[in-house]
Amino acid sequence: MKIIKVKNPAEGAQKAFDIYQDALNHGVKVLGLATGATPIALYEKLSDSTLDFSNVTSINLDEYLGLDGNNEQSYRYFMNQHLFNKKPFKKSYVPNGISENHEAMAVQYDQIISENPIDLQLLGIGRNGHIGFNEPGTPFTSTTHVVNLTQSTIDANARFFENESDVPTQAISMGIASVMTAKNILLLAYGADKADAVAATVNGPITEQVPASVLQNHKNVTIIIDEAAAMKL
Ligand SMILES: O=P(O)(O)OC[C@H]1O[C@](O)(CO)[C@@H](O)[C@@H]1O
Repeated sequence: MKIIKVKNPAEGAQKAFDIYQDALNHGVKVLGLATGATPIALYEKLSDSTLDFSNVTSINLDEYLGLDGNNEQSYRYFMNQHLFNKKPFKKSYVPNGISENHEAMAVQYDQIISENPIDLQLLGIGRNGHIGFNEPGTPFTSTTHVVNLTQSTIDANARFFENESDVPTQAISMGIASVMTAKNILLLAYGADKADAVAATVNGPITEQVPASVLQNHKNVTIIIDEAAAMKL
């Protein structure tokens, strides 16, 4: 794991931007993308840049079940707002939150991933060490699947909703094995509330109780963290 410590999220976004600029200069074809507050500053930089994503395919990590792409709280909407509306991709895949058959859609999504091998996977991390919506206890062998969100995740994400009862309790998420197929992984984490998860990810035992700890088994992981998120390393 390559760890890049930065002073603050703004510096982190610049370091991450440089990685994407380099990836595009080297002909990256498929980007795995993430949502949440952490990548917003990076997406702003990418959106305001001259970088061209029109030959790039994107595959997003996760989507809330029950929300269609026009719902302002859906991750499809989030991606459109923060990146795709300004930077069109050749094709952008986000799990379908309102499919007729979620299990069948999950199998289809894994097919998309196998047909479009991810060159660079962006990750945030949950306070409980989740990646995507893979909560503690998710098998490392998991592929794209329906997940039940923990109260910790519902509480953390409630800030984006009118009231907590509006927060979906289920999501569809690339599994941990799906994420690990990526050739390169870039994890961003900022703030003191991520310090425990970062320490467990980097130095802790590799355990399904901390989903992100699986990254210790991946040979090309870069972690960008600010001083607050790094304070327990
Ligand atoms: O960047 P945030 O908002 O702290 O979210 C952290 C993680 O939680 C999720 O939003 C899922 O709850 C992930 O997609 C994200 O990586």
